[in-house]
Amino acid sequence: MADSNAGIFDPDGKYEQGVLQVSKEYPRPKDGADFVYGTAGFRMKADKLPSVAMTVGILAGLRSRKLHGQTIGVMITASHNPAEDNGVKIVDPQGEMLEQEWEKYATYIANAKDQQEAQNAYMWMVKEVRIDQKKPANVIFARDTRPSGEELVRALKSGLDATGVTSVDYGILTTPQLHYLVKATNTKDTSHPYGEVSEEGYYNKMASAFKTAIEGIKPNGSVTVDCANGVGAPKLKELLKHLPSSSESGLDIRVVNDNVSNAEVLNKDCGADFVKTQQRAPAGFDGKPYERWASFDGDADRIVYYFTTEGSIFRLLDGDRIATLAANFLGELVQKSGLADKITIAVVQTAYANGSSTRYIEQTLKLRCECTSTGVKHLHHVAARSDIGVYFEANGHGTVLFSPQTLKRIHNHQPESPAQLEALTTLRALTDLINQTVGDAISDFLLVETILAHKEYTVREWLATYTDMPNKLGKQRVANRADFVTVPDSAERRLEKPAGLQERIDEIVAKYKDGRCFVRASGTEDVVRIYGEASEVFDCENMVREVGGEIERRFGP
Ligand SMILES: CC(=O)N[C@H]1[C@@H](OP(=O)(O)O)O[C@H](CO)[C@@H](O)[C@@H]1O
Ligand SMILES: [Mg+2]
Repeated sequence: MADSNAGIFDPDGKYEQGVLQVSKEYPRPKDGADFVYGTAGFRMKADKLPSVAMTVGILAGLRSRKLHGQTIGVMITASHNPAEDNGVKIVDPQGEMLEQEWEKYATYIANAKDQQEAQNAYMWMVKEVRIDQKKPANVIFARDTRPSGEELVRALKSGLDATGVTSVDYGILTTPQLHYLVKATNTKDTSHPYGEVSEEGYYNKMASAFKTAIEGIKPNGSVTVDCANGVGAPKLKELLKHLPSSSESGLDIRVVNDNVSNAEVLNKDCGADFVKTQQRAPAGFDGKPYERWASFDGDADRIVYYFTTEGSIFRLLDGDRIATLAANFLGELVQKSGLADKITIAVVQTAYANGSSTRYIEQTLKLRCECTSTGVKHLHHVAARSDIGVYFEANGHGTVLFSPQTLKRIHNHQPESPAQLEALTTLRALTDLINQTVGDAISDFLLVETILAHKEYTVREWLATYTDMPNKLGKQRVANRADFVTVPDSAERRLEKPAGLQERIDEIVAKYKDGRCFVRASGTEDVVRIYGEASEVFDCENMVREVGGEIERRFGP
């Protein structure tokens, strides 16, 4: 058994030597703070990242060896962050995020002070994780449009080469495209290949599923997509070449904020994060009342929709709206296909979901709704437990998961009438249209367009499904955000520490009609976030301000 010498075999100490060499070439910045592999991998100013990218190469190779040569992905992106930032994150074999246990290994090796420490860290990991170094290692990688990506790719590649990892550079891609390729690569020779292993294969799969999904249906007019001047722009345009023309399909898709040659404009006053957090239309918005617009973020894994009314009032259709729309439509398809007694649907949200959306899911759609901690990996994990799990963060990151058994049921089901066949055909197409590895702006976009077309909804009808509770997301700097600890299993809705603070928040909230408010430490910014809802806008503002004031007074910096 290979395992008998797991953790020790390294042909002539070649890889250990390689680690020593390459760590000399990419020394860790002397002044730098500690690197932490967080929710979004490593993310910071790009000039701090080359040594980190190199260690990620080493780690991704180890992860692949540990998994007997299954292909691991590495994506270089800082998503919606400013252009001068960048980041590196690792994708596991089925297109999921890196297993949590390994985040600490990634952190460990990235923080090695010098070449000797890096080599020691490498050797320690090989032993600790019991890695058989005779096993092959395969990694594929890609980057977004940030200029700093090129240098980070070189650093990453050095780490891979130094430890004998076979790799493929896919150039510039959206984050979800890389996730797709990882899964497609690892399922290539199985009975359920995820798709062709190429960027072209991604477009082919999406386009053919979309055509089937809207067969015989007339989509509704035009839609404009703000691509945040990021990678989503060229990739969406590429996809459009694979779709029927607007005169054939009736759907006119216009791409704006597509300037990827000037790095400075990336995410600048545009994109999904800007639109969601500022609650206003992006730079370049010229929509007439009730025209449908959508915004991607900088690496095209998030999407939100919006429009303005006659009085130029901005109306947002965020992740909660996409989740409810998708859950509703999938529920109808399951019902019409004759599968209602075999397949159940659940929706997974975080505490930031608008309370009205939760009530709509439970009371109107009569579906199970679960609440998890913030961060897509938590939502993904819970959604994977359902037959069909719809998950979205309010910020527009999400997707739909079909369990393997559900996929089998959908594909094997024998329809008993033409109507059942029609619904089943659409349902089957959606299982291909939806990128099940991770939230994907392009795939979610086509999903929403499909549903709006089927339901003959304009943005007006979509918005009218329920009325959002007035809400406010605030933040407050504090001396030490680690002091803010949430109650286990409360999905971060209640605080355990600092002692007494939750009781004080409860007192404040009790003063406002239908008030809800919670506080938690951000995982990505040095702040605590304060989210509130109440039945009146004025109350909501006051409540969040009062809670924020209390925190500033007692725990401020
Ligand atoms: C309220 C909010 O939007 N939080 C965001 C934000 O996390 P925080 O831990 O709240 O900073 O960044 C995460 C990563 O992008 C995203 O998953 C999450 O939804
Ligand atoms: Mg993103």
